[in-house]
Amino acid sequence: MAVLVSPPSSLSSCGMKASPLWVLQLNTLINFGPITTQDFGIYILSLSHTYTHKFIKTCIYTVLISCSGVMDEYQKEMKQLSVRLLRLILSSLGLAREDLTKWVGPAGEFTQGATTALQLNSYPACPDPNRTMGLAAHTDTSMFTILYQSNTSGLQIFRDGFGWVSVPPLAGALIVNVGDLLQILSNARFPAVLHRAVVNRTNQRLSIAYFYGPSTETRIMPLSKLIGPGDPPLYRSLTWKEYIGIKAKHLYRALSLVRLQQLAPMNGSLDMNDQ
Ligand SMILES: O=C(O)CCC(=O)C(=O)O
Ligand SMILES: [Fe+2]
Repeated sequence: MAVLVSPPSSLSSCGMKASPLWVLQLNTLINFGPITTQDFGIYILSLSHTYTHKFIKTCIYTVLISCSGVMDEYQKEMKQLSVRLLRLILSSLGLAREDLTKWVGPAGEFTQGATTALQLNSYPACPDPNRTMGLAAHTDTSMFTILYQSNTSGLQIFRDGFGWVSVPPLAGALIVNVGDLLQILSNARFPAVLHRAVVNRTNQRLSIAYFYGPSTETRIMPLSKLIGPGDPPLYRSLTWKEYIGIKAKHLYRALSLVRLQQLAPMNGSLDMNDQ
């Protein structure tokens, strides 16, 4: 499990450095305990240091920290929640109990070799938010992402006919973003949500994204239950690893590159992927 502290591309026009506060926050979140070899995990913390809006310098810090503590607890909870969500989503798509095994694991536990990542985002306050962007518009590659946001708003999703709509933090609530993989499996019935994060004028904002995906060798394609004479598959079959590679290389175009049929634009994400 990798923990990534992502560099918000944000600080740009503010001429500020990434706040060391985040590292402090991380310390308190993670609850550093005595490090034992059996508990070791490698966590990559990357912080973006931006000095002017023309010059971005990113520093990658690699630190070893104990896996014990709050972060471990959080990941365990997210795993359990992911399995429950997956069951509900796939059942709603008509998958029978036995067909769930590939995705949820034989005993309903977490899929063997699932690819998961926890990403910690920090968006420092910016006195001139219109001149910068916290996180550029994108869809997540994952099956879905479970997102926690601190009590400062910043997340926006794109809705056809409305444009960018804010998703304000709600105490005690988590947000589930549909990712590219679920769009493929559901044959576009669950479209990946196009989203971005904007920065706040006065408050730093934190968010924690938990990305769920199956094991890298898993073959992904629209679920056969959803395919019929009037419902041709919209995406070709490929491994999850292949798709991750395509996304890394082609970003917004990835979904359209694995698409078999031309889709009428349904939402912002499809428009975006057509770019
Ligand atoms: O900070 C947010 O609200 C969004 C984070 C996000 O979209 C991501 O980490 O992929
Ligand atoms: Fe995202």
